[in-house]
Formats: sequence, C-alpha cells, structure tokens
Amino acid sequence: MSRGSGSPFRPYDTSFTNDVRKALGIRGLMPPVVESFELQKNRCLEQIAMKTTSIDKYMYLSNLRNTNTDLFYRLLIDNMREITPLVYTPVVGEACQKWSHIYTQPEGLYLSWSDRGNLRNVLENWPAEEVDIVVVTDGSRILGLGDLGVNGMGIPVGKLALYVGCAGIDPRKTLPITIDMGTNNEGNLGDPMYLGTKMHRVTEEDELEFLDEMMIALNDRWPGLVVQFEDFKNPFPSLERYKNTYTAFNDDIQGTGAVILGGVMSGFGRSGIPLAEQRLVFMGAGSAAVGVAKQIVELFIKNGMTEDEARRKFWLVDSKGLVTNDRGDHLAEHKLFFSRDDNSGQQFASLEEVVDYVKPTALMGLCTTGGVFTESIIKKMAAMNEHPLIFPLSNPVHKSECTFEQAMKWTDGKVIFASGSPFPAYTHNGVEHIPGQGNNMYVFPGIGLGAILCQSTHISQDMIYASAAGLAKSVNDEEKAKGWLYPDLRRIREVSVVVAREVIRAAQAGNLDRKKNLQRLNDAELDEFIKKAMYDPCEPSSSHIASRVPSGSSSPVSEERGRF
Ligand SMILES: NC(=O)C1=CN([C@@H]2O[C@H](COP(=O)(O)OP(=O)(O)OC[C@H]3O[C@@H](n4cnc5c(N)ncnc54)[C@H](OP(=O)(O)O)[C@@H]3O)[C@@H](O)[C@H]2O)C=CC1
Ligand SMILES: CC(=O)C(=O)O
Ligand SMILES: [Mg+2]
Repeated sequence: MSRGSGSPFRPYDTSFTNDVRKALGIRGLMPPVVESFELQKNRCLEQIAMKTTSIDKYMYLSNLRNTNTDLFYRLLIDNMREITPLVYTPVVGEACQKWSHIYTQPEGLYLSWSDRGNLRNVLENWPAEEVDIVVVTDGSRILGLGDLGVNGMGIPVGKLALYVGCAGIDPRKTLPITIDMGTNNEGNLGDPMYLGTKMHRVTEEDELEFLDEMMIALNDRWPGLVVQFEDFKNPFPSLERYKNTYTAFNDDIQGTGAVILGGVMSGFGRSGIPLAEQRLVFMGAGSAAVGVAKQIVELFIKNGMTEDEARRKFWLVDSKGLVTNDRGDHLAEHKLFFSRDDNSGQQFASLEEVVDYVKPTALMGLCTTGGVFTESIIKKMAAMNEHPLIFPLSNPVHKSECTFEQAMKWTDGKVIFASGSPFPAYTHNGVEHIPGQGNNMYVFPGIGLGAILCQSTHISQDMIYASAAGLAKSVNDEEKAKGWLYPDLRRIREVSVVVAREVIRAAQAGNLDRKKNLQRLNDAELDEFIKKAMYDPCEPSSSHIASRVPSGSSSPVSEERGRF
C-alpha cells in the first residue's frame, strides 16, 4: 500500500456508494449524497475558478492529487488543456520558485548529499512496494529559471502527474526524486525557509558518484525501473554513463529532441522547402538545443545526407554569439559537433547578425531568455521565407523567445509556430489560430509507457526516434487541415498509445525487450494491450474499494489518517 504521488484511498469521498460506506464503516463521515465523478469534477472546476492566483490553483490541485488521487486524474484527463498549464509549465515554474514557502506535504523522495553511502536504506523508506518509473532532478536548471536547488521538486512531481494523466502510468508506481546536492542560488541559501541543505553545490564528479550509488540502489530495490533525468544543468555525463547500462533517458536532450523532430517532420512539409535547402539557426547551444539539433540531423541522414552535410545545416548561437571553431574560447564538448568552420574568421555576436548571415528557414529558441526573437528578426524571417518556422521553446512563458501574438503579427500570419509553454489562440484576419505546443510532454509519457510495458533493458536512440515518428503519425487529417504540427492535447492518451507502440517496436527491433510475448501481437492487438494496461480512474465500486483495503483493516479512513 502506498501513498507517494497518489494515495490509494479516497477518504470521505462523496462518490462512495452506500454499500461501500457501510462496508468501510464510514457512514455519517460525509454528506449523504452519493455523487458521480461528473458532479465532483464540476465542483473542483468551480473551486479552481474561485481561486484568484495561479499558485492557489496549483496548491489546490496538489492537495487534491494527494487526498483524492482518482478524482484528480479524472479531472486532469478530462480537462487536459485547462489543467495541464496549472500542474506543469508555466505554473509549475512559479511553484518551484516558491516551493519552500508553499510547502505543505511530502510528495516525493529527497536524497541528500549527507545520505551518500546510505541511499539503499533511504529508498527503503519509500512506502510503495512497486515502482515502475522515477523522474529525478538535481534542481540545477529548472525550466529556464536556473538553479532552484530542492525547490525543483515541483518538476519531477509535475512530470509524473503527466505520465499518469497522458499515458496512464499507475500513480502508485511513480516516484519523484530530487537529489539535494546543495545550491549555488544565493537567494535560497539566504532564505530561512529554504528546505534544502544550505551549502554550495558539490562538484560534478562528486554528483556523478552520488548518481552511481543512486542508480545501483534504485535498480536493487526495483529492478529494471525506468529513470528519467530532468533539468540537470549539465546532463550529458549522466546520459553517456547510464544510457547503455540502465533503462534511463534524458528528457531535456532526448525527449525534447523527439518532440521537436516530430513537429518539424510536419513543419518542413508545410514550409514547402526541401530538406536539402533547410537552414536552421538555434538561439541557445545547451542540452535542449543540442538534443533537438542531433535528432534533426538523424532525419536528414535518413533522407540521404551524409552526417557532415546534415550537421552543416545548423548554426548554434550561445551567450557569446555564433559557435565557431575560431571564436577564441574553450567550447564545451557538446557544442563541438555543431561548431562552424566556414565563417572566414568573422565572428557574429548577436542573433540578428547571424540571421543576416545565414538567412535561415527556421529559428529555434532554447536559450532561457525571453523576448530575444525581436520584431526586427521575425520580420526578416518573414521577408526571407514564405512560411518561416519559428519555435520559441524556452519555458516558462516569460522565458519564451517571443509570443504567439508577436510571431503572427510580425509575419502577417505566415509563421509556422510552436512554443514550449502554452499561448492563447490569436485571431488573424478574422480566423482564429491555435498555437502548437512543442513540449516534450507529447513524447516522454509514451516513451516511459512503452519502455515499462515491454520491459526494455535500455532506451535506445532508435526508440527515441520512433517516439518522434509516432508523434508525427498521430496528427490526424482534421488537425493537418488546420495546419497543426501537433495533435490536440485532448487526444494525448491516444497519442501516447501510438508513441508507446512505436517505442515498443523499436525496442523489439533492437532486441532490447524483455517481455518477448508482445512480439506476437500485430499493431492493433498491441494497441489494445497498451490501452488495457493504462490507468483510467473510474468511480469506485465495492470491489474496487475492497481491493484497495489492506487485510486486517476495517477502515481505510482510520488506516490512512496520520500516515506520513
Ligand atoms: N519545449 C520543451 O519541451 C523544452 C524546453 N526547454 C527549455 O529550453 C531552455 C534551455 O534548456 P537547456 O538547453 O537545458 O539549458 P542550458 O542551460 O543547457 O542551455 C541554455 C543555452 O542558452 C544559452 N543562452 C543563455 N542566455 C543566452 C542569451 N542571452 N543569448 C544567447 N544564448 C543564451 C546558453 O549559452 P552558454 O552555453 O554560453 O551558457 C546555453 O547554450 C529552458 O528554458 C528550458 O525550459 C528545455 C527542455 C524541453
Ligand atoms: C519542458 C522541459 O522539460 C523544460 O523546459 O525543461
Ligand atoms: Mg526539462
């Protein structure tokens, strides 16, 4: 029996039938009316609407998730477009910034530097018998908000809520982890309420040693579980170290790479420009930018280019300007592959200079800096291209390189657009346009679901590529006709089935699947298997409740009280 990101009990739940109330000995502990999920959801929506700040809505929803897990997930699944921004980007960003001040209850596992050598024992404290998936952060680069230390816990909690809502992972088998390696955020260090250890960050080498111990301990307690690394400032060393040893992947490099690859597969077609003529400028040369660029390189190679031809289609700009071999600084390892050598000694310090020089067909923003896609730059993109591809992908909203409204106005509606955080619809020339959301939430839930169901030994590059192809396939004719790059978020569970299926097929092709009997299923049968495995919260029946009551316990209400 577990609590974790979801309590299996529904104390005082007004949807309990009279039989259930009698069987549990809880008659009278709640109002007499037996309610449907529908009514309960409507009350929740009313209560959310009464809250005047986003953070109040976030706290309300966190409390609901912890006290009435099934209702929370029904609400999320049935109101995906409205609730996702409240539990994920953008509001989760603000929640993380305020985490130590809004904290009310434990929602994940904190592994501290002082626990090193003892991590296996600390894991024993996690109350769930089974865990299928972990999302872990060290809080060092939370969205585009920098080092938030343990306040970053909102991210693993939020990502796992989407695993459950978008892909039907059992909430009782999810584990959010924040490793507390110290923080270099002086605001946190000076904050009396900061909930992490008040010390500067340990070295990268020390952190890697700590992660080694954590990975061994996790796989010892829950063999073969999936581990998603999230929002690490330098995620490359851990990805290289664990990708061939454990069932692990990095969402910011690989998940983001896949979701944007899925979007450009559709976007390049809409732009009408052949792949060979595409020229992509990236503002940002960090983990997400390099992850995205490398995935698109793979697309180019699959379409006949050599690796060298493919990498030359990219110009990456970091905080010092265009990344070139002769810029005079020491380039981080991950930038070398895309570093330019054709600049004839010329250096370009600003994005606008790079745009003038490259004349790109596409502009990707992954630089954590709001507003850098200026009116002048976007107008140049529109002058150079019939349909410029402009993706401001940094999160949360105020870090977005431009807004949807700006991109639409400054290109006179010609833009092919996707952003990391959601933007409202915009009406141009009397037609309402809905912006695409190029966020890894379209793929990571399906990647995790696929890996869990086929019990894959690793998460290979082919599985990541397959997730992007699955996403691109999921855009239906109606969505294509509207010019959308991504499917309607309200269909995300259908999309996750396709993504999971493609991920499983790629695992099978690479002989990484341990659950071999799925190989016998055709695609329709495999989809059915996946759908049946997905958690789908339903109204409680007597048997449903009985299966959740531990033997010897007469009432889950009294049993549950005082836990944690
Ligand atoms: N839409 C999505 O699904 C996702 C979005 N993201 C977003 O992408 C952003 C970047 O994440 P990530 O790559 O992991 O972060 P990193 O810290 O690894 O990289 C940030 C990059 O931006 C560069 N940069 C920072 N400020 C500027 C500036 N003013 N001008 C030009 N370049 C600048 C940095 O330069 P330098 O190298 O010189 O320091 C670095 O290359 C975040 O906002 C994150 O929220 C991330 C993952 C998924
Ligand atoms: C979406 C995401 O993973 C990020 O912004 O880091
Ligand atoms: Mg992230």
